Amino acid sequence: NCVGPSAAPVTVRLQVCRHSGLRRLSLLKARCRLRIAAPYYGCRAASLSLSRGRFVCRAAAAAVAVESDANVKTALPTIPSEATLAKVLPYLWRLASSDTTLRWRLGVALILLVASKAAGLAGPILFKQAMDELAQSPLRVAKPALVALVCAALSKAVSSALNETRYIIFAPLGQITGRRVGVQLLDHILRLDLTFHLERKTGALSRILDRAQRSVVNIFRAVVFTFVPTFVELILVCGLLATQVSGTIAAIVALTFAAYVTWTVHITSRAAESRKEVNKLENLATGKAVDALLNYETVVQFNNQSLEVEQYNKLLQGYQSASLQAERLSAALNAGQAIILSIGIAAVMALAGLKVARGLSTVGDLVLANGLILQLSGPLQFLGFLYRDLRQSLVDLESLFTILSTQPLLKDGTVELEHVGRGAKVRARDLRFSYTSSREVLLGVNLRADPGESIALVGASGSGKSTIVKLLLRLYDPDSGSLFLDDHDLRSLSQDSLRSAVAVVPQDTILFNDTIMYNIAYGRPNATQEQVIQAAKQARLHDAVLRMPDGYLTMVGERGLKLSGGEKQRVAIARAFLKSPRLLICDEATSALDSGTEAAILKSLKELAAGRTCVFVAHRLSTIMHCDRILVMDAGVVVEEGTHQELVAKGGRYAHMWALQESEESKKTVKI
Ligand SMILES: Nc1ncnc2c1ncn2[C@@H]1O[C@H](COP(=O)(O)OP(=O)(O)OP(=O)(O)O)[C@@H](O)[C@H]1O
Repeated sequence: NCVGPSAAPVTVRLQVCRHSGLRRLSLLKARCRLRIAAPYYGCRAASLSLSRGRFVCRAAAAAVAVESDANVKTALPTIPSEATLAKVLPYLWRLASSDTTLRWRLGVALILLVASKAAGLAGPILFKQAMDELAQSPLRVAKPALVALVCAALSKAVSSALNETRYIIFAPLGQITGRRVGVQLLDHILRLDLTFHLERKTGALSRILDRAQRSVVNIFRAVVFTFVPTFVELILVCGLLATQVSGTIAAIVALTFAAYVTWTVHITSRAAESRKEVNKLENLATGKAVDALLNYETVVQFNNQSLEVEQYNKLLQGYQSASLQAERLSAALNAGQAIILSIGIAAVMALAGLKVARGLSTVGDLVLANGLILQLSGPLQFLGFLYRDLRQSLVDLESLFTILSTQPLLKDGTVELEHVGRGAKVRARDLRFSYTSSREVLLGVNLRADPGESIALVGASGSGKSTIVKLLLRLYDPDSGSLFLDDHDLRSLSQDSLRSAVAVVPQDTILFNDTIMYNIAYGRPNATQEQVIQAAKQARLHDAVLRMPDGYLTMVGERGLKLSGGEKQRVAIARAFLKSPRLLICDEATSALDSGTEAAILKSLKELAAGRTCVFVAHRLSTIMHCDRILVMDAGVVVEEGTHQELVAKGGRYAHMWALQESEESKKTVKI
C-alpha cells in the first residue's frame, strides 16, 4: 500500500504498461490518497482515487509504477535470477526506463558520445596532415599545417568538454536508479517478518543497503561511460588505421585489445571470488562491532569489553588476509595490463617505423598510429579499473537480489480494518503456536475482549503472554486456531490497516535520536504541532518538556537529553494518544518503573484506555486488578479467567499469586 499524506498536496505520476490497455494517464496534481490494491511487485491491480472524488482509475492486470513527491515507492522490475552482467543490464534498463527523462537524456548522451569521440580522433588525423605537409615542404611555412596543428591541440579540449557534458546529462539517471533501489530495498526489508530481522544482523543489512545503491551507480558508470564508448572508439580507431595506415597495424591493435580484455576478465573473475570472501568477513566484522556498540550497557555490565575486542580482532584478521589476497590479484592484473599494452604499442610502432623506413608510409602515418593508440590506451587503463568495479558491484547486487527475493512469510490480507471509531472486538480460538518445531509455546488459547473492554494476561514468566501480543500484532501467524478482530481473521486483514488500528505501549520505549517533537509525532507522522502538544498534555509530558533546554525541539539520544524511564513511557503514551488506536496493548508498560511513577503512568494509561479495547500484560497484579477480565496463563494455556474479585474468591492460582505479592509488598513496607 502506498498512501500519500492526506494533508499535503502530492504530485502523482502513474505510468501504465502499454499492453495493459490503458495508455499513459495524465499528470495529476491534486490532494489525493493513493492506494495500490495489490503488492507493489509486479502489481496486478491498482486504483487511484482523489479526495474530491473527481477521478477514479482502476488498472486491472497492469504493472504500475508510482512516484509522488512525498512518497517514493516505485514498482521494481522482476529480479534477475542471478547477478550476471547479461541479466543485470536489462534489469537496470527497465529500472531506468520508468524515468520519463530517460529518452532525451539517452539521445543527447549518444550524440555527445559520437561528437566527443570524433573530436578526440580528429586530433591525431589533423596532426598527421600537418606532419605530412611539413615533411613535403619543410622550408615553407604552411598556413594550413599550422592551423591543423592548433586544431589538433584544441581537439582534446573539445572532446573532453563534450565528454563531461555527456556525463552531466546522463549521470542523474544512475543516481535516480540507485536511489530507487535503495528506497525499495529499505521498504522491502522493513516489510519483512520479525523472523527475518531476528536472523539478520543490523550492521550487515545496513552495508548491503549502502552497497546496493553504489553498485547501481557504478554499473551505470562503467557500462554507459566506459565500456560502450571504448568499444565505439576501438572500432573507429581500427577502421582509421586500416584505411589510413595499414590493415596489419589495425589487426595488432585489435589483438592487443582482445588480449587486454581477456587478461582483465580472467584475473578479475578470480579476484571477484576473493572479494566475496572479503565482503563476507567485512560484514561479520562490522556486524560484530555494531552489536557490541548497540549493546554497550550489557557489554560493560558483564565486563566483557576484552572479549568483544578479541572477537572483533579475530574477524578483522580474517578480513585482512582475504583482503591481501585480493590486493595481490589486483597487482597481478595491473602488471599484466601494462605488459600487454606495452607489447602492443611497441609492435605497432616498430611496424609503422619499418614502413616509413621502407618508404611505404609517411611520417604522418607513424604519428597518426601513435596518436590513435595513445588515444585508445587512456580509456583502456580506466576500463580495467572499472571492470573490477563492475565485478564488485555485481557481487554486491547478489546480496541485494537475495534480500529482494525473500518474500515475507506472512501473506498480507486485503480486508481493510476500520482504524478509527469504537474499540475493536477481539477473539482468539484455540490458538496454538511454536517458535521452533521442538517446543509448543501456546497450546490452545481462547480469549475474548468486547469493544471497550480491558483484559489482562498474567502468569509465570515464559507462559506465553508476550507471544499472544505478537500474534495480535501479526508478527507471527498461529500454527492452528484463529485470531479475530471485528470478526475478521487476522490473516485476511491488510497489515497496514491492522497496525494503524493497534497501538503498543511496551516495557522499554525506544526513542529515535531526534527531537522530542519527532519522537511523539512518530505515533502519527502527519499530525500537526498542536496535535502533538495536545497528546503530550494528555500523557502529562507537556510540563516536563517545557522544562527541557529547547522544549519540544530538544534532541533525545546520544549527545542530547536522556529521558528517565517514566518520561520515556509518557512519550509512548503520547504516541498512543496521537494514534488513537482501537486496540491498545500495554506489554509490561510500567514494570520497570518505581511505584510512585507507576501510579502516575497508570493514571494516564487509564485515560488512554477509556473507550478502547485494551490488552494488558503485567506481572504486578495491582496494576491490572481493575481490568474487566483477567486471564491467568501457565505453560501456554489459560488456567483461570475472571475479574479480580472472582479470582481472589476462587482461591486458585491467581489468589495464590495475589497473596504472594501482597505479602512481598507488606515486607517492603516493614523494611522501609
Ligand atoms: N523469538 C523466539 N524464538 C524462540 N523462542 C521464543 C521466542 N520468543 C519467546 N520464546 C519462548 O517462548 C516462550 C514464551 O515466551 P513469552 O515471551 O511469550 O513469555 P511471557 O509469558 O511473555 O514471559 P515474560 O513474562 O517473562 O515476558 C518462552 O519459553 C520463550 O523462551
